[in-house]
Amino acid sequence: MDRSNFSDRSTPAAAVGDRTAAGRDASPGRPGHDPSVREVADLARELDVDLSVGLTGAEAARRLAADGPNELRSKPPVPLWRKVLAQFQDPLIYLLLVAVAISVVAWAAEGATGFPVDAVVIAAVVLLNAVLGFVQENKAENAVAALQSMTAATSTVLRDGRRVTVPSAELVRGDVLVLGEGDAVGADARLVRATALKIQEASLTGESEAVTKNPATLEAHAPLGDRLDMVFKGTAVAQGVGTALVTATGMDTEMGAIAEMLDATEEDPSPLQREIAGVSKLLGVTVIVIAVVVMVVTALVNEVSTLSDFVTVLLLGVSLAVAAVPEGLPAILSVVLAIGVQRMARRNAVVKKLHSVETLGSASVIASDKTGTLTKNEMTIERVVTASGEVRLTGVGYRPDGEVLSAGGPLEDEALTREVGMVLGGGSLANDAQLTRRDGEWEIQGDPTEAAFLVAAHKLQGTVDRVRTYERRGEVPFTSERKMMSALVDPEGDGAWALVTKGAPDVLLRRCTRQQVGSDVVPLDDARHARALADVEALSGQAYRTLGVAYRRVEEGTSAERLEDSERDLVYVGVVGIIDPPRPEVADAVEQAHRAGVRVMMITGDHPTTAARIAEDLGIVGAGEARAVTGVELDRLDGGALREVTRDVSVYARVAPQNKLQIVDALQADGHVVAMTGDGVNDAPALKSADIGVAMGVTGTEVTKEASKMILGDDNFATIVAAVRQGRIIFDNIKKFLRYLLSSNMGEVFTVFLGVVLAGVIGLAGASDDAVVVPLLATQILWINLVTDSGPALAMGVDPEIDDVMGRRPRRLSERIIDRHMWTGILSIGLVMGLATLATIDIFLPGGLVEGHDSLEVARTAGFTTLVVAQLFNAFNSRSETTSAFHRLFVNKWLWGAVALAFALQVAVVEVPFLQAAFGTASMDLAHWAVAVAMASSVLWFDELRKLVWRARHRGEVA
Ligand SMILES: Nc1ncnc2c1ncn2[C@@H]1O[C@H](COP(=O)(O)OP(=O)(O)OP(=O)(O)O)[C@@H](O)[C@H]1O
Repeated sequence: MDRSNFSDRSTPAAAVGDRTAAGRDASPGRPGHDPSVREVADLARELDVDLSVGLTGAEAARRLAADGPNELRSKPPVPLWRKVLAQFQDPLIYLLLVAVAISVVAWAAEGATGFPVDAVVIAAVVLLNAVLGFVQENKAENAVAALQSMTAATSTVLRDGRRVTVPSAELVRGDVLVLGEGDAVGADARLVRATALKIQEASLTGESEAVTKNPATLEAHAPLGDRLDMVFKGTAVAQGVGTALVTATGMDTEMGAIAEMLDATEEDPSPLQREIAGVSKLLGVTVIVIAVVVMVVTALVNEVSTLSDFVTVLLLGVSLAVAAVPEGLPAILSVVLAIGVQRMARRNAVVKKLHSVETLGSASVIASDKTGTLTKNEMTIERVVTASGEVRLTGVGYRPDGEVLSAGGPLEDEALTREVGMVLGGGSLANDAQLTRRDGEWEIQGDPTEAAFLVAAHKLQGTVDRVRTYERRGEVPFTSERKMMSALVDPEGDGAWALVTKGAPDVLLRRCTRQQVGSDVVPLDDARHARALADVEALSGQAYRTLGVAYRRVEEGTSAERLEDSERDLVYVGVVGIIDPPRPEVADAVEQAHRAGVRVMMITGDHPTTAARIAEDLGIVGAGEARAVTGVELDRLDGGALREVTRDVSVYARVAPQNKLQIVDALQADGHVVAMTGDGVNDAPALKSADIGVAMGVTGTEVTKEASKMILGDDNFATIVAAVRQGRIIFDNIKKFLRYLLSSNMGEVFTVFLGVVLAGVIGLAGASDDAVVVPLLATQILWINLVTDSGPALAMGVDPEIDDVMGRRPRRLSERIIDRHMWTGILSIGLVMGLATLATIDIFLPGGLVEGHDSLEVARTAGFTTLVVAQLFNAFNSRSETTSAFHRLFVNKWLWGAVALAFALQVAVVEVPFLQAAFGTASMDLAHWAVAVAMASSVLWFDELRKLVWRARHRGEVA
């Protein structure tokens, strides 16, 4: 290999013609560059790679830098300045700035005396608001990016002679891809080797059947679907293994050619986002209408005559609109979702899209695999039952120490010993697992069920040695549909070969016609058949996972092709009972789910009796109520009958992957929101179809991870339930800040509106020499918006659970987030806030209902303070619709921090001279502060009362 030669070229891309040639091989006129018609060796030479070693890490990095990441081009990132500018792109802000400009003009027209305080302060506040908004949006974006990197697809490649797993985005031309069942193909690549390799290409070609591939070079240019010596980015390995040489990455791939189409599919807003956008809009319009009314009424009541009066009214109205229109809601929503999602990720539940969180909280069914999710997947063979009797094996886990005991003590019976040896030996032959010892610890590679046979074989003397004399000549792999696997083996020095099969005993027995008894083979008559089935049932009834072993002799030299046809007329040897202990935390999680109105279903490939027994043990069904329906039974049902069945059966056994899809559809037709787990390639369609497809992070395939909405870092069922709970908590927190922001905004609206309408009653009218007397100044309103809104709202986003979220039924997806009850709360609290503020002003002003004797500035400052502090009290109200604010009052330090900060800022704006000048405030003495705080607290008492009444009315009801 001549590397120096390669490095002289301008870019690695030059290796296969020009940059686009490899990917655009279909283009007429360039058939010479189509890698499917070229010899692998040629391509390897051009791409300068040794197929048995792969690229070096350094070379791969160089090519990556030159060619760019292996990604389908998405839109270019938005530059920073645009993001900042976007914060100002709001008609209300334009309006405000226009109003400010007018006020500057007015100030100039009147001789430019003094300082245009309002103009400067408002501009500063708008700027600060924009900065806050920008920071929030950035935070949300970063969180999403972090999530994406967490769930990024990976590929296995040869680099420096070793297999390594790399993010698929880092694949480069010349990489040698190692493909296995369930892998997502990361780039377009020319096959080098393939064994029984089937690729699911539906995403690219629309062909739903998986295509069998082989590396034989095509003779002529062929359409995409017929290029059998190529694999393509975006497809998946349905079966088999292979290696392939990457010839195109990123936009040069066939997927890249249709990427313009993909580019167009932007993510739709979720129902929640849509609803919140709707609420924002509705409120926006309402507030603007009110602001206009306020302006008109103020102008009429006060008989506006001068330009400066006009400016005051204009600024008031526009500021009110800016402050009270909840335009920041979507950004806060994203931040809150993002924070929630990060928290879930830390607890092993990685949600791929922010808004899946909403769906999670609404899940009404969790349909879970059994093995590895509900159970530990630590398989140990404890029993072997054959024609001549039964043995027990001692020892736990993968350490191959233990004894084989028969009922009376040590195993002595010759026939039984022979049969047990054949079961364990046969199971070790039809086997792809490995048992190794490293640093004194025993480890397994491969399927734990298979490893259990290797471990058990060590426990029966002589078995392992005998197995070693066999050589593998072919195999029929295990699939969840077949539920069995076979190996074609050649015993040393024996004339004939054997096909050894292990699999689900009920399935296997259907293919057996004979039985091993000692060293004889006898016909498997009805009685023997029934007996064997009864043995299996007995083991299953004790929660054992069962696996049968059978074999048959075949001619020496039998072809490994079409071996499946030989899996008949088998000699049944016996069955093993494997314990797979339940995960200890699952029973609790099931109980929690039930309390939360979430049904738990077990969907397993295992035996019905085993499944039913474990479902009972875990509390998925009540004791003695277990009824398992099998995949075969499901296949016979039509849509209506299927729905009937899924309504009351929670245990499904011997299911094939397509049954999972049936079950999801039936449940969804019944209005359920379904979370479903899966690990194998064939589970992908069901995962996609479920509302929340859950992939296994440890044992799951790349394909299921891609098809899912959530990935479990620990494969644990309890993590799903924890995620549902988190989803509900996040949803509650969203309601909290909505309640908070909307009722606070309402408070501002009511204050200004009623203040203007009731100016005479309160004593505002005529309280100063100015023609126009408003309850709050424009700058004060903007200050409230700045100081009280974001901080507490964000702190509520991380609020711990206040209401018992798992004590209520799942929320229907069609339910509105802000229902009537919540609207009533928002409006009534807003009203109380407004009245308290105006009452405070009234108390201190001369000429109102309650006689006071302060200046307008002081009275207004007291009212302003009341409104701010009322909003801070309201922050605690908003944490629940029904639970007292005093419940778990101190658990959220962020909220207290935000409230304390806001209060400190309010003290500053009232007492610090230059802020007084800027915001038109005046110092208050302690009595004023006390009155303001006391008046403000009315929102707390009012809401406590409201909640009390609600609780009294709804006592004993399930939420
Ligand atoms: N490696 C294997 N070789 C032969 N038969 C197997 C093997 N693994 C499992 N089986 C048999 O096939 C059945 C179905 O297995 P499958 O992997 O589909 O489901 P499972 O692991 O039992 O449960 P789950 O679907 O909950 O993960 C098992 O009950 C077992 O009898």
